[in-house]
Amino acid sequence: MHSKEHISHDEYQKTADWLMSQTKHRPQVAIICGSGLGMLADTLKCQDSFAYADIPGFPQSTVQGHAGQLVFGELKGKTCVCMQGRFHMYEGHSLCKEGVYAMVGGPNFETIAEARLLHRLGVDAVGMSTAPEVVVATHCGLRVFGLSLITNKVVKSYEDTESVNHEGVLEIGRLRSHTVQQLVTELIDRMEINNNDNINKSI
Ligand SMILES: O=P(O)(O)O[C@H]1O[C@H](CO)[C@@H](O)[C@H]1O
Ligand SMILES: Nc1nc2[nH]cnc2c(=O)[nH]1
Repeated sequence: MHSKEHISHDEYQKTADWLMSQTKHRPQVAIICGSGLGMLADTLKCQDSFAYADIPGFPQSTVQGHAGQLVFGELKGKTCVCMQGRFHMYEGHSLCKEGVYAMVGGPNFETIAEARLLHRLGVDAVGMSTAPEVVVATHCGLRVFGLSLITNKVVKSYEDTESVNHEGVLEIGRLRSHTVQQLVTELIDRMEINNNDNINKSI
């Protein structure tokens, strides 16, 4: 099992070859489901699911609420693969060294001082992921659409009685699951695979 060490191209290839030998699906769309959004995989038809633990050379999910499964299937006539669970720097995974991004490392939420600093820097939303994934995907030449569900208000005042916790984040994911499923379903329906001009026009 790989989680933190450098993974060679050959090792990636072995993992890909194994997966391709286990499913007939050949995905045109890949979706990374963060906390509370694993239910997006439920929208796929004709599913083939693989626990990360059973996939040779695949890292393991350690974040609570991440199922740790790769789910292949069809959505609106397009072949998709959903990652139910992703990987973070705070789990010990390294970051692609190229690119410019802004994120917090986690797993703790911002302190009030950090939240104020981020606000003053012009940050509108904070997360612990997404930026590294986009950096790597862009490095690989993939076109990326990032979608974040805003689950909570960042606490910026010592007088504020609200606080943020992971359970609350997951709960908002559950409450918004139908809307997010509809949004992504519509998005994929409108997506013109292999026609980048049309993607820009129709979304
Ligand atoms: O990256 P995802 O899984 O969306 O989860 C995010 O939400 C959690 C905070 O509740 C953190 O684990 C952060 O990384
Ligand atoms: N850093 C950070 N990540 C989150 N993920 C969900 N909510 C938050 C938040 O308030 N801060």
